[in-house]
Amino acid sequence: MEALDYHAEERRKAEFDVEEMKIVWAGSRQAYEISDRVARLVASDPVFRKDNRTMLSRKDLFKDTLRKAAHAWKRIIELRLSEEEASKLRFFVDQPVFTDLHWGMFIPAIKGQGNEEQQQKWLPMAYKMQIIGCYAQTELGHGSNVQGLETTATFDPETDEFVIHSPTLTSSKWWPGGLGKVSTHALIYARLITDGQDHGVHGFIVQLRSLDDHLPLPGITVGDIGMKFGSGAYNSMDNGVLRFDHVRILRDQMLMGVSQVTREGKFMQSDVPRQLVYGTMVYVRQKIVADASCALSRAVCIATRYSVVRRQFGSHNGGPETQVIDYKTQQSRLFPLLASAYAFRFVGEWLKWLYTDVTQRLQASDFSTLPEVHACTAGLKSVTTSATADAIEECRKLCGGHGYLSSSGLPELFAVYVPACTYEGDNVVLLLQVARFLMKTVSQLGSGKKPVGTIAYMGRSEHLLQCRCEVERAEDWLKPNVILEAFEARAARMSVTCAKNLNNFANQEEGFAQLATDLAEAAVAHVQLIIVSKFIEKLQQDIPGKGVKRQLEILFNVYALSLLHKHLGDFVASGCITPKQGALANEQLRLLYSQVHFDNPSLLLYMVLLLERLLQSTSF
Ligand SMILES: CCCCC/C=C\C/C=C\C/C=C\CCC(=O)SCCNC(=O)CCNC(=O)[C@H](O)C(C)(C)COP(=O)(O)OP(=O)(O)OC[C@H]1O[C@@H](n2cnc3c(N)ncnc32)[C@H](O)[C@@H]1OP(=O)(O)O
Ligand SMILES: Cc1cc2nc3c(=O)[nH]c(=O)nc-3n(C[C@H](O)[C@H](O)[C@H](O)COP(=O)(O)OP(=O)(O)OC[C@H]3O[C@@H](n4cnc5c(N)ncnc54)[C@H](O)[C@@H]3O)c2cc1C
Repeated sequence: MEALDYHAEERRKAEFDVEEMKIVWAGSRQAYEISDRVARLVASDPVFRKDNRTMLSRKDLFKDTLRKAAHAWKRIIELRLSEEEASKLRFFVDQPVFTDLHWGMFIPAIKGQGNEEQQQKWLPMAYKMQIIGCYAQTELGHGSNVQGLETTATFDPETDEFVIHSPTLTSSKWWPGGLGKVSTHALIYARLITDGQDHGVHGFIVQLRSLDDHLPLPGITVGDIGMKFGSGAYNSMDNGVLRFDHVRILRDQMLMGVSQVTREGKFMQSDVPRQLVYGTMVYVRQKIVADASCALSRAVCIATRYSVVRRQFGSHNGGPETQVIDYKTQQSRLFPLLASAYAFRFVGEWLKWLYTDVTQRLQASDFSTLPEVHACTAGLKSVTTSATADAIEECRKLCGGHGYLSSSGLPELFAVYVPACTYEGDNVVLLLQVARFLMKTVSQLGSGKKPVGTIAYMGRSEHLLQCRCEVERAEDWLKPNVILEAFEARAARMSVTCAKNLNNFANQEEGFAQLATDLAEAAVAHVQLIIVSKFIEKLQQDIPGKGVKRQLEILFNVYALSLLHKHLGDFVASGCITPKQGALANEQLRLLYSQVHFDNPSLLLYMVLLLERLLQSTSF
């Protein structure tokens, strides 16, 4: 019987409530219904086809992208889609395009850093797309180091204007999406200078092109930076270059929500942390985490379906060859990726809550959770995008030669996805930000300041630095509290060890430079603990649907134990677990995989069907 026919048979028996799992994946019934409705809308509209994307020239690809963006906008208006539905539709169009930055950064920056008047002036035009904006922060010479940006915004009290200028070649704005051809305006991050004094980097709204003929305005040199990685991929986006030759803008075009310049040219830093200027990046980083789970689930869906259907070797007396999903090596490479998709989904849900919470706190001038939000968004963006990029490549390999075909979907998915490890903050640079947060927390232990939130475990570091993992049998590793304590102990010990070693250096900066690699690894341990703990919290919630919670528990154990296996060196070297306990964790992992491989072949397909159906519930 063909595997697919088998599936038909097994589907009828499936205990597992797929519809409920789809709702778990979507986050709510309403979210699922919106996603499902919009996904069908896009899939049924021939204008949104994307099967030809990799065959088009750059120019035709860009025209095709503009056509899709215009059609998407037309459908949003015609169908009176809500902001959530419109965002979903743009997401399902699934092609990097200028609107990602207009809606994803330009508008959020004005909302987050503009004052009331500026929001009232600019947002209505932006919402109606009467102006199209981009986020122009990165320069040819500086991307990670925002404080190193060179573009200047010099206040002229004579005319009540700022003069925007690109003083050097390296000050050319470089990379902003939507800049090369489409944007009429840009949010420019530049050094604010008043009366000869440099006040650091602030945001300015600058018009780049005429709203009549779309030509660059006087003093503006702008264009596209050319082909990027892959054929289709990000080449649908007009990432651009921009230079200013003493371009004058009105004073009220400086975003004044965080700091102000008076008519007299006096710089006023309101009593908010200067880092609020970075707020848009924090916002996008939290969105990128949820996006990682989507990209990862798509790759794993392709690789699972291939693994279930592909047969290779193992034929006995003329019978069918073995399904490659039966091979332990295929399972040990594939199943952790499926589990990661769910792990990233749930931590992304929590991160969205954390971001919403800090936004409400900021409105009440409560900045207490800002450092943790920065550390969480930076760390989770770094860890989930690195893991997802690696996973998409692994899924390509899991599909043998066919994975390298464009028609598999994997090459394009990889080429579009991998810049997520760089944009919105290079992943290593962001890990070092997390490390800075960890070292600051460790330095305050014993000061009476109790660590809270995702770093609360550091308050139990005395216990965590000496506890012994209570594992004597493989099945002991199925206890969430045992897993949680092992991950807490590893993270605490790695951070405390770094903090102690920093003391061996003349100063913190030198120590940080010398120990950067250890610090980045300690940051990864902390972030992976957050992901594990949020998965556990998800399992503690009421999860309806027959068999759904059971499947999620299996996925949690696969996720946590495969991570422990991958980082066994950390766990053993820091003394959290013994080599024997590490071996028991591996044994339990094999048992979890082998749950798919009961003697009864129909149960094998049943469990594979579950995985496939889990994936189907991740079709968006
Ligand atoms: C399809 C849907 C996908 C979802 C995405 C949706 C839309 C977008 C679509 C796609 C994205 C496409 C393109 C992306 C666009 C971009 O790439 S925009 C540019 C992104 N650039 C960056 O991310 C730059 C990274 N660099 C930085 O953020 C900063 O330079 C730095 C590394 C943080 C250092 O800053 P600096 O001012 O030097 O600070 P320092 O390290 O000295 O730290 C001082 C203290 O400030 C704290 N801090 C730093 N940043 C923040 C922050 N963001 N929030 C709060 N606090 C912050 C830091 O922790 C220090 O605190 P201490 O208490 O003093 O330790
Ligand atoms: C597809 C794409 C779209 C983009 N869209 C936009 C956009 O719309 N708007 C915008 O403003 N920008 C955009 N960017 C730019 C992006 O934000 C930057 O490229 C990113 O912030 C990284 O900065 P960088 O290029 O300067 O890399 P660098 O910081 O130069 O990184 C290069 C290497 O140096 C290492 N490194 C740097 N600093 C340190 C340090 N202190 N310690 C240890 N290692 C370090 C990094 O880890 C990395 O390995 C985009 C980039 C891409 C690829």
